[in-house]
Amino acid sequence: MDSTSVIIIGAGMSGISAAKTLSDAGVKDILILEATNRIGGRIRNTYFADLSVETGANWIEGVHGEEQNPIWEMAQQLGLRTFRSDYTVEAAIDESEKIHSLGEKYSKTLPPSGRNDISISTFQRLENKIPSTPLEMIVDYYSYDYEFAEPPRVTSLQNTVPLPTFDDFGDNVYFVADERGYKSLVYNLATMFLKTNSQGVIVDPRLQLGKVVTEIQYSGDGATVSTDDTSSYRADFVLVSVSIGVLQSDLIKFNPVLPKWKILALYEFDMAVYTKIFLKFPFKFWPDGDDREFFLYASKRRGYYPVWQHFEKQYPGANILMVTVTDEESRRIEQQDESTTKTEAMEVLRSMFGKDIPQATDILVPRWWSNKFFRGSFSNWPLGVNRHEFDSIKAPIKRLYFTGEHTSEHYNGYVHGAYLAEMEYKEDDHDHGCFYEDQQFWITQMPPIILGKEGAPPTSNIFMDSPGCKADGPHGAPEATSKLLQRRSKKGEGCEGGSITSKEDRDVKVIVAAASKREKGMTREQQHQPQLPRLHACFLSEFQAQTAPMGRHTNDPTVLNSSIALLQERFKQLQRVREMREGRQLQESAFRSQSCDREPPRWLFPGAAPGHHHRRHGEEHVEVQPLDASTSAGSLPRGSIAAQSSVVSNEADVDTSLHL
Ligand SMILES: Cc1cc2nc3c(=O)[nH]c(=O)nc-3n(C[C@H](O)[C@H](O)[C@H](O)COP(=O)(O)OP(=O)(O)OC[C@H]3O[C@@H](n4cnc5c(N)ncnc54)[C@H](O)[C@@H]3O)c2cc1C
Repeated sequence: MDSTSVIIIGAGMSGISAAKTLSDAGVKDILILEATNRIGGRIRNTYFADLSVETGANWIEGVHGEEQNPIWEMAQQLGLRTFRSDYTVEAAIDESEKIHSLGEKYSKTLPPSGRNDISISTFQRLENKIPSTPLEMIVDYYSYDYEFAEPPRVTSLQNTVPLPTFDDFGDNVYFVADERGYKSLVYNLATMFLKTNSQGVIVDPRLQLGKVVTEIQYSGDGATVSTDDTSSYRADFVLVSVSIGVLQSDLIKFNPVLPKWKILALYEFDMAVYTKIFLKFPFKFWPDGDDREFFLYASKRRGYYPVWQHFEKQYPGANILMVTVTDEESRRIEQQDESTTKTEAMEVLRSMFGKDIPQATDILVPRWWSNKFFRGSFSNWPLGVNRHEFDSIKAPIKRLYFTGEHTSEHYNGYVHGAYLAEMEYKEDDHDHGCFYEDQQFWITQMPPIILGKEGAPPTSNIFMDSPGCKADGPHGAPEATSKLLQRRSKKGEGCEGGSITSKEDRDVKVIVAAASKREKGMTREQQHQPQLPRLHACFLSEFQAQTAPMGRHTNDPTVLNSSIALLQERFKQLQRVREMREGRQLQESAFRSQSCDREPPRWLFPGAAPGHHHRRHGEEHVEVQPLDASTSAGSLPRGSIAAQSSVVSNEADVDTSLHL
């Protein structure tokens, strides 16, 4: 059996970035096992109508800001062909931006532990701005779903508003349209430490393609990795970089089974689905020119073929349109044939541009969700995952370590998140204490190979020597990365303590007491006393939002204690919601372990929200009503929003026409 120091599972951006970090640190004895026959993972281009189109990551997000996005730096070095996407806004969007700004202000007042987090929708409710007309819904979709691939009722306010990507790296986003593909960044990184032949093909035996890892046996001494071609590899450490969607499936068997806290944390986080559908036409019938790259379709059915983009700037005369769908629409469309999708898309275009437009000659529908090596497109931080639980997602277990975009606390979901994932990994991020049953202070288990001989970081950008939120900065990191991490450590981010020992069934009184104690400012030791479990935090937050004016949550013990009965009632309701949600995730996980070819039962895809809220007798109730996908898949009447076109749908329910 071959034996190496570190096996890295997956050759996407995070796996290659981690391997390079190790290689730079002098750990050359590595082996990368990749299931597919290529590197790049979710960064992938393909040819459609003779043009290179990106079916996965397309934009470099966060450019021209206070910090340099390292991916932008790499793209500049490679001379990658990029185009700034102009999301010029109109009045309706300006209005939504105002609420967004209020959300940013509110979000910044929340404690870093995440215990008072609320969803974006909850914030909108508090501001009495819940989108309901087709126009409001498409604007809302464009602001949130189009970025996070899940609706605002699911998405955590605190972790997405403001979004660290734009806060740190700038508001600009650049669309990659290069024949070499976005993946050339990953390839370039890989060839900095892997051997290539004269044609530039990677021929280094340390990268093994077509190796589907099926089992990882791990212990405190090392690990054995088995692949589907019956090979086995032994290593001192294993670093798993597969997507969180794959970790939520049964593709890889862990032996021993991962601890419960780990499985729960992995299941709590969301793997969102984002699908770009490409359509080729014989000629152009849409408006183009400055500020007219995007157009939106306002339907009564939220997220129905909503965001359209043409390629006239990137590829003049290409006559290609790209429409993006997400979440349930993505799953629905992945399961139907291309001709049905084309018919639906054409119907939408005809309602916007008239009946005389030409039929699309070609269509491309990527299927990231059905692909067992991805199970979705990128992670989204849902409401209800606090800092502690996030830490549990990336926490190592014995000699088993985790990286990937979903482990990047500030940039999860993005290419730069995948690249920076393990570089963000620093002690003060984890100084929360981890007392979940069998979970101990896993930070002390950092592999000596990463710590270096003296326990200090080697020439690596893995960041370890920063007790008490002080840090000297990474060693040997690329310039942009280095500055970023130094700035983060100066800010003292991640300093908030707060371990969680409470069980879910803990008495509400204890929780209320803990909450009010916590607010008064405690020492680190005191902070390691029992704290709010996630669920309790959620409902306390909801309760506070109902009883206190916006941004001025009360922590007055008298007020809180007098409301214990109400809290208990709310807790029971939320407990039920959680059980439903976990039930759904388990069902989905069971399904994912089956063959992709099988048609999934429709009940597997209830509405993404755990329940929907409505008011009765002046009090809010949560009703758990899983939605059947078939009920939402009907053909509801639609309206349209057309970009810079004078076209307005002839359907009666059209709200207005919006020009972007
Ligand atoms: C449609 C889409 C649009 C996106 N748009 C953007 C965007 O515009 N901008 C942006 O910044 N980000 C975007 N992203 C997200 C970005 O692509 C990802 O965050 C990033 O590429 C993830 O890299 P990773 O290394 O963490 O994971 P991956 O790229 O998933 O790498 C993991 C690797 O593990 C391999 N693997 C899986 N299972 C096994 C196994 N059992 N054995 C061996 N190998 C295995 C996979 O084949 C894969 O190569 C998009 C993603 C998608 C899908």
